[in-house]
Amino acid sequence: MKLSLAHFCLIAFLVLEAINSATIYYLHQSSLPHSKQVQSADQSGAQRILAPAISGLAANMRATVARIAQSPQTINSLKSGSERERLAQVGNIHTLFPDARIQRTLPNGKAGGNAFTQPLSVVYADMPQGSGSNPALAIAEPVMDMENPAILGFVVISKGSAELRSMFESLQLQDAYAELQQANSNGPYNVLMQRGDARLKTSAFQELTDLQGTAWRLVVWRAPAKPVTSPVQTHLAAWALSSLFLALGMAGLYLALRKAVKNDIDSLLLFFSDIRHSRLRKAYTFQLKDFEQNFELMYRLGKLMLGKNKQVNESASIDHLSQVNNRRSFDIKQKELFKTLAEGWTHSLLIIDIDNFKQVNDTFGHDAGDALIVQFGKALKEQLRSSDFIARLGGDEFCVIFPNTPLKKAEELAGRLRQNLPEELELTRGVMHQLRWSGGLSEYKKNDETENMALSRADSALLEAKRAGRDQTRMAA
Ligand SMILES: Nc1nc2c(ncn2[C@@H]2O[C@H](COP(=O)(O)OP(=O)(O)OP(=O)(O)O)[C@@H](O)[C@H]2O)c(=O)[nH]1
Repeated sequence: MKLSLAHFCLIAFLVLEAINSATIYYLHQSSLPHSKQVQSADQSGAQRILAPAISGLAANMRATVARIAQSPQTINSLKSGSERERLAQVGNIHTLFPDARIQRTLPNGKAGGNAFTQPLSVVYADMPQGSGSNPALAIAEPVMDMENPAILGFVVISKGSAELRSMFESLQLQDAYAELQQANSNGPYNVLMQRGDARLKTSAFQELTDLQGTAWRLVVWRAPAKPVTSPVQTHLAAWALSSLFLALGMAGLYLALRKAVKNDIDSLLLFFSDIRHSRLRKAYTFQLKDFEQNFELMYRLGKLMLGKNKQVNESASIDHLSQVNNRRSFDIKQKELFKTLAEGWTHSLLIIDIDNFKQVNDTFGHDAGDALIVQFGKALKEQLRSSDFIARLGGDEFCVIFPNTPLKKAEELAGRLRQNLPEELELTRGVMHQLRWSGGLSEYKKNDETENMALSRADSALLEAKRAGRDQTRMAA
């Protein structure tokens, strides 16, 4: 599958976004169980700590009060009504409970005075009621006459409020309101103690716990669990923000990459275009290091290739002896110029033949003839403009094309050439040759059928020059 840069960046963004979303979801989830744990620990605190403590206290008190109520001394002291026995029993109880305050009561009567002001009281009395502001945990046990079954009176132990209050105050309550209540036979529950924010009573969830062995119960109102909105909002905001940064970052990366890649691809295309046109610039700009490093090798190869190419082209177009253009490149040049005639351009040509060349060969040898060709080519290049096209057509015959030059002007140039070419050339060391040449001039015509017709006319003019005694230039008619 082929991917564009935009597709690649989009896929990378989606993958990163998925990782980002999963991470934030994980963080969100891991924050939820913690708050639940705290909540359940709070809910069980009242029952776990206070209920067993008060129930255990009541059980101990009940065992003690039963022991006192069933002792023969207690029964006898109530049955006889003797002051002596009652005082003896008071002494016994004082031994057991040094802090006890003993109060005389009628067998079925009310206790006189306040029996519950001390931390521990033992009274012969009815079941006492605690007061709202100063409650006491009271346990009563009847004193029975076993011989003549009847209730002789009651033994009551009450625990003062200070110890209960400190137990109640030690309750761990968070976001809750608690009441210690006492059952009331003729109405609603009395509130003995209370803690926390009473406003929760109207809106909160209520937990009831009966305290075993007592007429009390513990009621806790708890605020409903807070909806977990703030973590969700925080995490949503974090997700949106991180996604936005991710998208912006990826868009920036895409634009920067696209700019760099486009620049480097343009440079590569420019390089290949230059190679096609057989030229190279000094430098090509690259932004990506990867491109630049690999391009260095390509650039060196391109330079080498163009150098070789130039050599091959030159060797294919240059005459190996005279070092001017050969016949093949002359034909190409002619064709090229011939096409431009239709556009109104004018070109002329001069055909040159060295006079009596054969004699040189015959007199001084073929190498001397070659040397004359070499020297003559060199002299032509020195005397003509670089825009003039010089070629050797074969043997001792050369041709000069004057581009953008009408015949009249070419005649003037040919005359100047005749004047400026050296009088003599050195064939071999010490052997000088008097240079003479004949020339034929003509102009390319746009109504010529082929590009060679101008050459043919120049050839005829050359022949005329030869016939007229050589060492002169003739113009085609
Ligand atoms: N040394 C040498 N001779 C060549 C070369 N090519 C052709 N020739 C000889 O050049 C001579 C050409 O002579 P022509 O141009 O026909 O005769 P010419 O002596 O110059 O007489 P005119 O042209 O009438 O003045 C021939 O003898 C060819 O063999 C070459 O590459 N090197």
